[in-house]
Amino acid sequence: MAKTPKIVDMKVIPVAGYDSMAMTLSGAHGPYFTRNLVILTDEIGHQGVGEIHGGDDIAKSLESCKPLVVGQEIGAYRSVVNRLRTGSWKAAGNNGEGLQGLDLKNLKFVVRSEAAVECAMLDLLGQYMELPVCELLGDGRQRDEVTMLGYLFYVSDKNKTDLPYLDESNSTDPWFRLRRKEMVTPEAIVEQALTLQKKYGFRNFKLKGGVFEGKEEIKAIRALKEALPEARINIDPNGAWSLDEAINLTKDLHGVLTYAEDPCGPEKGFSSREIMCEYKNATQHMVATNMIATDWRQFYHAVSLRSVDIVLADPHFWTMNGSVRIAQVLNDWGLTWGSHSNNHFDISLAIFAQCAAAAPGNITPVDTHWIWQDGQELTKHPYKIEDGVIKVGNAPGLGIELDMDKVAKAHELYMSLPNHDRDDAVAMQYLIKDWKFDSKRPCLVR
Ligand SMILES: O=C([O-])C(=O)C[C@H](O)[C@@H](O)C(=O)[O-]
Ligand SMILES: [Mg+2]
Repeated sequence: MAKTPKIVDMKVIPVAGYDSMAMTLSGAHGPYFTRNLVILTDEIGHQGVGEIHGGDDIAKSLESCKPLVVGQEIGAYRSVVNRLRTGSWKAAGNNGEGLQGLDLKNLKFVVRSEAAVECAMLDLLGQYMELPVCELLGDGRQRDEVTMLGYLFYVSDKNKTDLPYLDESNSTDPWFRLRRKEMVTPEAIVEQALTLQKKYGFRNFKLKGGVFEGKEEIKAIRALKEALPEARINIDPNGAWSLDEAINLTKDLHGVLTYAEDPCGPEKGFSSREIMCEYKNATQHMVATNMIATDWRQFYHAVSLRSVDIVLADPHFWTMNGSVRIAQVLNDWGLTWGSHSNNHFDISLAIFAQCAAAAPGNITPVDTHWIWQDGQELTKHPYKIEDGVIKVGNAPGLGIELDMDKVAKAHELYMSLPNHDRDDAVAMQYLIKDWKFDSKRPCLVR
C-alpha cells in the first residue's frame, strides 16, 4: 500500500511582533503581539508551517501534542488533528453568550491550538502532492483571487504611555508613517482608509467600534461613505451596544452600512442570538458575527433563530477544514462565509487566503490585521495584498518559505517580554486609571 511521508520533527516556536495602540472594546492593543509557530519536518525533508495565537498556555498545549504528531503519516492528518482535538482545550468554559474578551482566559475557549498542526500537515501534504492547500480543502479551489478587507482602528496616542510602541514617523511609506500615530476623529479614520486604499487597493472597510459612544462612531462611518462612496463599509462594536441603541444608530444607514457586525449582545435575560435576531427584524440589516457562532453548537442556534447572515469562521477557531466545511454549509443555505482575524504574521495571511480560495459561493471580503504588521514578515516571499486582493497561486502547500533569521529574531523578542499573554487592559489603564473591561460600555466611555 502506498504510504505518505512520516513526520520526523515538530518544533513549536513562540514569536512576537510590534503593534499600534489600536483600540477595541477590550482596551488598547499593547506594543507587542504574540503568536505560536509550528514547524513540522517530514522524512523527505519538506518543512510544513502553521501559525496560531500566542501565549504560554497555547505553546504548552502545542508542545504536549508532539508525541501524537511525530511519527505520523502526513496523509493521516485528519486523524491526527482529531486526536489532538479531543485532547486539547474544550469549549466547556465558553458560556456561548457572545461576550467580547481578548485576554487569554477568554480567547482560549475559541482558539483551537490543533489548527496550527493541521495547517503545517496540510502544507506538507500539499508539497508532497504538488498542490496548493486550497486544493486539499472542501471541494478544492473555488477562486484564484481573494478579496481582502481594510480593517480600520481608532489608535490612541502612544505618547500617553511609557510603553515601547514603535515609532515609524521616518518611514518612506505613508501608511507606515500613519499607523503608529493617534487617529481618533472621523477625519483621521477617513485619512486612514484613503491611505490604505492607496497602498493596498481596498474597496471594503470595517471600522472596529466599541471605543467611543456609538453616535460618534457612526459619524466616522458616514464620513467614510462620503469619502469613499463606492466602498463597502461596516462597523463592529463587538456587541457593545444595547439592542435599542443598535437599532437607533443604524436603522437609517441603509445604503451606507453594508452590514453590521455583532452590533449587540445578550441583555435582559435574552441571549445574544435572540437579541441579534430582533436587531435584524427591526433594521433589516445584514448581520455578521465572529462572536455568537464560533462553533457548530452555537451555529445551530444562530441559524435556527436566523440571527446572522454572515459567519466569520476564522480558521484559527474552526481549523482550516472546519472553516471550509462551514463555508460549504453556509453557501448551500444561502448564507455567507467570511473570516475574523486578530494580529498575525504572514503565515496566517497565507492560511486566510488558502481557506478563502476553497470557500464556495459569494464570500465576504476577508478580515486581516496584516496591514498593521506589514513589514514584519517571517517568510521570504509573503503573500501580497494588491488592488484589494491576494492572488493565490499554484505553489505547493501554503506556498511559503520561512526566513529562519527573522523567525529567530521574533522568538528573541518574545523571550525578552515580561508577559506573553494578551491583556489589553494594561495599555488602557494609561488612558483611564483602574480601567476594567465592561462588555456593555465602549472602552473610552467611563
Ligand atoms: O472582528 C472582530 O471581532 C475582531 O477582529 C476581534 C478583535 O477585537 C480584534 O479587533 C483584535 O484582536 O483587536
Ligand atoms: Mg467581529
